[in-house]
Amino acid sequence: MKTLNIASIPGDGVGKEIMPEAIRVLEKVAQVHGGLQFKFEEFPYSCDYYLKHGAMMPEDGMDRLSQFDSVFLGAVGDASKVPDHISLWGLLLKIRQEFQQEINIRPAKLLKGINSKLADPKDFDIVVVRENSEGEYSSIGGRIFHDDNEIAIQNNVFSKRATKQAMNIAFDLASKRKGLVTSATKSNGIFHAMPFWDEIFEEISAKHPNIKSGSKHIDALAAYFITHPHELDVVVGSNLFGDILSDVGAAIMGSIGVAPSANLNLNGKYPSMFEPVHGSAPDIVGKGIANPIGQIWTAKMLLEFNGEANIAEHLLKVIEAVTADGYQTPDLGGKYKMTEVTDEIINRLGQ
Ligand SMILES: NC(=O)c1ccc[n+]([C@@H]2O[C@H](COP(=O)([O-])OP(=O)(O)OC[C@H]3O[C@@H](n4cnc5c(N)ncnc54)[C@H](O)[C@@H]3O)[C@@H](O)[C@H]2O)c1
Ligand SMILES: O=C(O)C[C@@H](O)C(=O)O
Ligand SMILES: [K+]
Ligand SMILES: [Mn+2]
Repeated sequence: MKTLNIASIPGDGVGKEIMPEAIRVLEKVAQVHGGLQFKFEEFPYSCDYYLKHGAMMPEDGMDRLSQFDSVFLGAVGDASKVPDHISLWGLLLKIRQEFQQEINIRPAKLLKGINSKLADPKDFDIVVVRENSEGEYSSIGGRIFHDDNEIAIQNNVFSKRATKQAMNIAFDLASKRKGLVTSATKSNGIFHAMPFWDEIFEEISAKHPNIKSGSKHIDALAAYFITHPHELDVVVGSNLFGDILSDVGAAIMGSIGVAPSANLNLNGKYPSMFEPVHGSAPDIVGKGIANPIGQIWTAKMLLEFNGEANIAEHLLKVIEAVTADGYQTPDLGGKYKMTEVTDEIINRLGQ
């Protein structure tokens, strides 16, 4: 029997609602598999934890999480309790950076039966490879002076190593898919970092003559996600550009409530972390209508990266059969509750 030890962090808002749903699904997956079991330990790290303890996690929090095969996270953030930059840097971004989860993989494709927000979405299937450890997400900088004289300085950090790594992963992925990599740039406006990014992209492109590649400025590329998503394959972007593009990708998937993501540690020193693209959705908390599919599709990615590709594919097929038959939450225009969608997935896993 193979055991996967998973640290679950439901976090805030709808994270607390969808996490139990995904765990119910994973328990069923294990039962169907026969040779797999999960041991979950839940960690209460969240904005409520912050209000009690003055920090998003305890001093030994990272040490404890490091003992697990993977971290499974819901969503972090509740601006009514803790400012967003404090909650994100104290938990989500802390884990991404300290566990060296330098790559974030964010698929965007349309599941059967779901209406895209596009009138004619065709059959798009995109993977955003987001550099996940540096770029615009840097704590280097500061603020000086007061009142109208106040100045904020925020430094971007782009290393050749991490940039190359994200691009190499994008090319590897494209070689197993449609063979196209598109780079998100903004070298017309961002004077230092983006020409640097483009030079590295050209260098890596030259090493992959069998893969088609091209660059688009982030503004035009965001529009291209809307107008020509079926012409994209793998898209590689910096931390901020990848963040924005993955929300556009989620919108054309029908709702951010379905979009999954994997924060990957590549050197094996720390666990990877799996969490949906969306946040804590404060506007729908407590209504029982959060879409559980983002968290459940994320569970599919957790299985895949823990060596269980077959059952992972099976789970995605079951999710898609359920959406195809119209079991959808209100964000997708459906009338079903969160638990009803999950129940349907669990029923069909058992068949
Ligand atoms: N990775 C993360 O944990 C993460 C991601 C994004 C935002 N956040 C945080 O979440 C909080 C809210 O951020 P936001 O409003 O910008 O983004 P959000 O993703 O929480 O919500 C955006 C919109 O999408 C809807 N939505 C999100 N998840 C849904 C689901 N599962 N089912 C149905 N609808 C869903 C919400 O109702 C809302 O209308 C903030 O504190 C922010 O910092 C965290
Ligand atoms: O990375 C972020 O900025 C947090 C959230 O928006 C996300 O996409 O995970
Ligand atoms: K999330
Ligand atoms: Mn985001």
